[in-house]
Amino acid sequence: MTFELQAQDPGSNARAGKVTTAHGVIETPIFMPVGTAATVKAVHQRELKEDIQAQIILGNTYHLYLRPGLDILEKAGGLHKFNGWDKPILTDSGGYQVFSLSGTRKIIEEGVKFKSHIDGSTHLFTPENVMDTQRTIGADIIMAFDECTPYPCEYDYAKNSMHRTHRWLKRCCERFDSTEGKYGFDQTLFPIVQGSTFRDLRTQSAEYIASMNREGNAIGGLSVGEPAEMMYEMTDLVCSILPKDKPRYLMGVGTPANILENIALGVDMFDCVLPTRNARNGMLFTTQGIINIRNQRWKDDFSPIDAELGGYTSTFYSKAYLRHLIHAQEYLAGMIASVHNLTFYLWLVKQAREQIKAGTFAAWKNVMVEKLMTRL
Ligand SMILES: CNc1nc2cc3c(=O)[nH]c(N)nc3c(CCO)c2[nH]1
Repeated sequence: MTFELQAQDPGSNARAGKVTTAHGVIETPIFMPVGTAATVKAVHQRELKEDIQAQIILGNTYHLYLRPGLDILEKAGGLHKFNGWDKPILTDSGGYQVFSLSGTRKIIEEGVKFKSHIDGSTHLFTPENVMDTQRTIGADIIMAFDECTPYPCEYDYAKNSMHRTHRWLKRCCERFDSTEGKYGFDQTLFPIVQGSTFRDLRTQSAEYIASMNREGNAIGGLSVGEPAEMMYEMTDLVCSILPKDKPRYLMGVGTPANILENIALGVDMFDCVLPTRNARNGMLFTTQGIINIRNQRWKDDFSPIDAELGGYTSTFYSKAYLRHLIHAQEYLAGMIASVHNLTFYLWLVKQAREQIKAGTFAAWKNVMVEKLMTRL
């Protein structure tokens, strides 16, 4: 995997670049649709490629390990073959999902013991077996096994959790560097900065992660309920320490406004379930602001969902029609709303890339953030 810096914004720390992987190129800043269980929920691969113009999607170790399971994925020749997505894939390592999904789990030095949220069976994730699992899934970019430190938490907890994540990272690197890809293409491992919202811990973690000299770096432990200002302060601090010549991935972020603010701080890659999760309950992000399509006011508005966006779904269907589908609880409702929101997110980062290359990102960002927060 390589990263080429192409432009830096004169008025902020925003930068535009290009990540090259075995499955193709990713232009940054980029948004990565979340495809947890081998699918971006309710979206066809063709729509992802043609309408949304996604360049990379996420898969998840926790979910894929439990279902369909590694034997099926290996027999299929890896996740790219299994779901037919032939562009880049990134998989998260499962630590975060164990905490957000599995009712019972226990952290020990060895790893994390947990019960499957599907059938209650017990499992142990360790840095070593999570590397092997991600080798089998076959994602182009895989994440280190970490603990996403909960927020808020005591300083001592954050410190101990960070040091354990650093010890696990060392074990991830040893295992990953002593194994090969299973399907004939290279994979790369990103380490993850922790340290919660404590400046000295964030500095220590960013310095340690940077010292591992991997091909890209991630910022974890944020977008976990902390105030946006705190997220920005920690991201700004960590980005000032992480090397400029490596892509920076801020995990689990965020709203359109969060994404633009963090691009200005130097972040290159984002993922979030917001566009797909909120779509299913009728919250639409548009170039004019946020729409709750369930609202009465759209009942007889036959204008396109978002004429400015382009792409089949956002221009072919009307607001009134989508409102009807949502109220009727039709499957098509979630499909249309998900494709629309993802089209918007990819449109937004495309605009950001163009603004950065034109050297006008900083001013554009401030205007855009105001507009994006408008509730129509
Ligand atoms: C929605 N907010 C969020 N914060 C995160 C924080 C982390 C984190 O610290 N570590 C790992 N491995 N994954 C994370 C994820 C899943 C990203 O899809 C996060 N997602």
